[in-house]
Amino acid sequence: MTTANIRFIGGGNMATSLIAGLIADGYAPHAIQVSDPSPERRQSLQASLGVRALASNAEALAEAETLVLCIKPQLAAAVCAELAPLLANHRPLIVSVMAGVPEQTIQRWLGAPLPIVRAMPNTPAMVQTGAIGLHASPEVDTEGRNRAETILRAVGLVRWVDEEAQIDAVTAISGSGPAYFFLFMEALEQAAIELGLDGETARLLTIQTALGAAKMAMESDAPPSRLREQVTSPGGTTERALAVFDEADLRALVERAARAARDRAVELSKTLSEAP
Ligand SMILES: NC(=O)C1=CN([C@@H]2O[C@H](COP(=O)(O)OP(=O)(O)OC[C@H]3O[C@@H](n4cnc5c(N)ncnc54)[C@H](O)[C@@H]3O)[C@@H](O)[C@H]2O)C=CC1
Ligand SMILES: O=C(O)[C@@H]1CCC=N1
Repeated sequence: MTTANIRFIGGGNMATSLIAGLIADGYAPHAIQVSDPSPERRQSLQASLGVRALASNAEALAEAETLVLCIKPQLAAAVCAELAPLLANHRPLIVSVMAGVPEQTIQRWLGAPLPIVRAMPNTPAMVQTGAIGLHASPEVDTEGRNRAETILRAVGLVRWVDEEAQIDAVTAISGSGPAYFFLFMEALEQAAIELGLDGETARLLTIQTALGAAKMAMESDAPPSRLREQVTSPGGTTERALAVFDEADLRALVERAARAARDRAVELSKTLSEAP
């Protein structure tokens, strides 16, 4: 099995995170190519990551063993239509990271039931701490599953899901999830400044606390609820803060937010699968 010869279509935020993570894992920059119509993006990818950046998607596809689709869902039909004629005699494994684009829709646009792995990574892939959900179309064989898993494992934790629809839940939890935690960090940092700490102290204490909590949750046998209880002294400070979160029904709010993200993925899937 080889993970050699990976080509990315679209070189934006997600492709940059994946490529940076692969390179940090020891993958040779010269073995990776990426196509993007933006000269600025190409320049940036070449300068920061040392990968070959191409203007032509067809050129990127030409010798691809694994082709990673990293374009916006709304552009996918046009890009797939451009690639379709080139796929008649060449069948790479397609890995799509696009939110809300079903496997069958991609196959329809590509004009053939090609093997598709849907991957839902997140931007912490950049620092090899990604959380990635995977689902394979029936056309993907064991070698294809292993190859996709090997590539994504290089940038984080991988979980396969049984049903394609579960990728929409993964999108809402870990795909979009870094934004939720960043928002919480922004809010805590701002609160720290309001309480009189200087900006740098506020920033560093906030980030280190998030990192420490995540590391403890990952390494401990105890669930987060138990770890929370260990911080919460009866009659103490944490209890007062948590009461404020409870008053605002934080748990219900988080569930509503996750549902809204999941519903948007479903909405995108419906719109795109009905599009010509
Ligand atoms: N940003 C994130 O955290 C995550 C994004 N995704 C998915 O990744 C995909 C890309 O998202 P981002 O990287 O955030 O978007 P982005 O806008 O940063 O990147 C898209 C790139 O595609 C390029 N592009 C535009 N037209 C093109 C064409 N015809 N051919 C080739 N490339 C073209 C753009 O120049 C841009 O650099 C989306 O489908 C999104 O759902 C999935 C998981 C997480
Ligand atoms: O916001 C989005 O649509 C993409 C998918 C998951 C994270 N970013």
